[in-house]
Amino acid sequence: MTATRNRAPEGDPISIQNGRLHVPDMPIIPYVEGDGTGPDIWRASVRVFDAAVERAYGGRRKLMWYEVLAGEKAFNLTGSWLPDETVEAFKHYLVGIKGPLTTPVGKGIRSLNVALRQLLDLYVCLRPVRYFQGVPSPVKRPELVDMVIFRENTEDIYAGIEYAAGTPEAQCVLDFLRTTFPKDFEKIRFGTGDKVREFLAMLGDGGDEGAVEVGIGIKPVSRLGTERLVAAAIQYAITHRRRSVTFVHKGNIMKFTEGAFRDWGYALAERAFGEHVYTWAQWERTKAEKGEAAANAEQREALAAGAILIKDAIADITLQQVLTRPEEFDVIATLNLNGDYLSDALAAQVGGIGIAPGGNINYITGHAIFEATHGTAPKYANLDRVNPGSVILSGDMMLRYLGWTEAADLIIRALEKTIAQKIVTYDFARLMTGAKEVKTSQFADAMIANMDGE
Ligand SMILES: NC(=O)C1=CN([C@@H]2O[C@H](COP(=O)(O)OP(=O)(O)OC[C@H]3O[C@@H](n4cnc5c(N)ncnc54)[C@H](OP(=O)(O)O)[C@@H]3O)[C@@H](O)[C@H]2O)C=CC1
Ligand SMILES: O=C(O)CCC(=O)C(=O)O
Ligand SMILES: [Mg+2]
Repeated sequence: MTATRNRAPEGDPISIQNGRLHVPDMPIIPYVEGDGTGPDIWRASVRVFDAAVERAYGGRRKLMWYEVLAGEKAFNLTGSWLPDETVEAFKHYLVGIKGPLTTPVGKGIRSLNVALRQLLDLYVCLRPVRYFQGVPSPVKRPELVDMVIFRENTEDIYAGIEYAAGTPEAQCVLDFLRTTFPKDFEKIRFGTGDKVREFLAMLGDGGDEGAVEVGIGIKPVSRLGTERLVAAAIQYAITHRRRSVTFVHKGNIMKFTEGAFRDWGYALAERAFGEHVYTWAQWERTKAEKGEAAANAEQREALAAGAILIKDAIADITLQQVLTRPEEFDVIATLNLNGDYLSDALAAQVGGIGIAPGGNINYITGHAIFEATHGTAPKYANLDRVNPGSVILSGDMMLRYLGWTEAADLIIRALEKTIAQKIVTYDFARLMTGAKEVKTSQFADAMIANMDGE
């Protein structure tokens, strides 16, 4: 199979100098349509982006779209799931946008989404979660949900270091652990011994009690990975005048990965952000030295002077408290898996995954790929049915990242207006009374019509 490569359109690459993005008036933006519902959503969203830019800048600025291939379309055309040209384009043009890509469960290729994040070292997965008036929600006060998730995007179990049960690789790791750390290993009896015999007898099946069937996954969490993620979250909180940053972790159980994330986070906050922040770690130290009243007074004073509260919460209770007291959560900094779970759970509170945008960003190199939080929703593929809101809002994030705020504002106002008119796709319509259910493409039409007269 020969590689099919689209030609880059006219236009100029975005560049970065001294940490500042330089965005030409006609930036070349690589995009991937995505699998499943991706093409339907992309066709609708790109019209919204172009309409907003046209109306905001009257032709002076234009996004020059450059299709690059990934996923099923890439495999069918080139024989590669993620052609080198695609990765090179995202590297060269700095900022891009993509639709969702399929990842098979338990077998097959590893996630192309995760691969792109790792290949470009996009260490922040930024997922803002806010409520738009009129969107149906399962909670009583969805307007209280205004959180911004900073999910570490390159490490944790998403590093992809795992070995299937029964393979020589898994056996090698098990043998290494058994011989190097015999005490730790003895605590857990993997697939052998009396417990297994009892279990097999209960089932009445003739399983092989001698076989060791243990899949192995490794969870790396580094200080660098933690610090750059936490720095981005705190910097965002300072720039956007947010109240707090909460480190969400499961550090009581995973002490040296998730616990270290918390501790490195607090240390970095105090070391790098000084007077801008007040941390619960500071509060604990003052309490130990001078008592609780003094610690409370110190915290009150720091917050009154404008410091951002840096606190932490264990992941399981967080999933309850974001529902029961959402006003206590603002910016959230967390590890990769926690952030993945939290993103979808929080999206539910403000209308669901159809309106959940995101961006994968390296704030140092400037590289960024914007994408929805949801996946390919394959049962709706090619039906022109799903909500394009998540990709449209990812485009809003991209435009703001480029500094094209006038166009981004137009998108937000058009979205608000369209929802207020109760013109919505199936996902919202099924939960609303008096809604006019429209197709993906018609939702884009309505948004564009709502930009007129702005
Ligand atoms: N970044 C990426 O590219 C991601 C890729 N994936 C991949 O996507 C595939 C499918 O994953 P799956 O777990 O089913 O999750 P999906 O997010 O694809 O879909 C789950 C459900 O969410 C709802 N949904 C999703 N997108 C929309 C939308 N645009 N508008 C309205 N509702 C929507 C639908 O709910 P309902 O049935 O209620 O209508 C759908 O059935 C997997 O291969 C997975 O790996 C998953 C997440 C992210
Ligand atoms: O890569 C995938 O298939 C899933 C990724 C995902 O769920 C996410 O990034 O939120
Ligand atoms: Mg996810």
